[in-house]
Amino acid sequence: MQRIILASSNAGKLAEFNRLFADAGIEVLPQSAFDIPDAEETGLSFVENALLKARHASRLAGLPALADDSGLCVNALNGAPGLYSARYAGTHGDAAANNRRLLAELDAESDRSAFFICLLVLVRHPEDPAPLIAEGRWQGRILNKAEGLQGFGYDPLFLPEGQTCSAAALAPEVKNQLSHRGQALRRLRRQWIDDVA
Ligand SMILES: O=c1nc[nH]c2c1ncn2[C@H]1C[C@H](O)[C@@H](COP(=O)(O)OP(=O)(O)OP(=O)(O)O)O1
Ligand SMILES: [Mg+2]
Repeated sequence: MQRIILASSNAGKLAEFNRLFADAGIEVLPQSAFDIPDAEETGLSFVENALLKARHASRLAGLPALADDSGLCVNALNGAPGLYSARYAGTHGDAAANNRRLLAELDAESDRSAFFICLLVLVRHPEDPAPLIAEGRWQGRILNKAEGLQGFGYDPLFLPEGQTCSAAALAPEVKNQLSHRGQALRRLRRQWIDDVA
């Protein structure tokens, strides 16, 4: 069975990937299994950060690595929190504080349209000159208050287009069917299959 490193320390992403990879015949190991510390996310775009994370994990584990760089882009905020979604309120990974800041920034704003974006990068080795790259976007709007207990990050404030409840109120398999991450992974897997065929 093929083994790859999942170059992420985000428990919410790891849970979604485990479900998405359940039928793939690929063993997906979190970078924590190799004590790999977080890469510095110094890029100016999601794809640059995903590449940095993938190369870093592949170098330290000696295995192919898949990285996810993702975030929430709010149109009325010129795309913020964007690249800084994980640390919008200052502390990396404090979802409650990030959600509070988002609500405060959008106070009295009528345009609440937004999208989640996910960039996936797969490197077969640390210097891979031809990584596989896939993107997914999920359109929606920002609610006035948090709703739902599933998911992670900004899910309680995100009302996906065509849905009647927040992303955090969707069953995990439904979120994976619709989400930026689910879309990107399905695209990546098609490239991957073409690549080895
Ligand atoms: O489906 C999602 N549902 C809700 N929020 C989400 C989602 N997808 C990304 N987000 C937000 C929160 C997350 O913290 C940030 C990603 O930042 P990002 O740097 O890619 O991930 P991270 O630092 O949490 O983990 P890591 O870099 O180890 O993969 O965007
Ligand atoms: Mg990160």
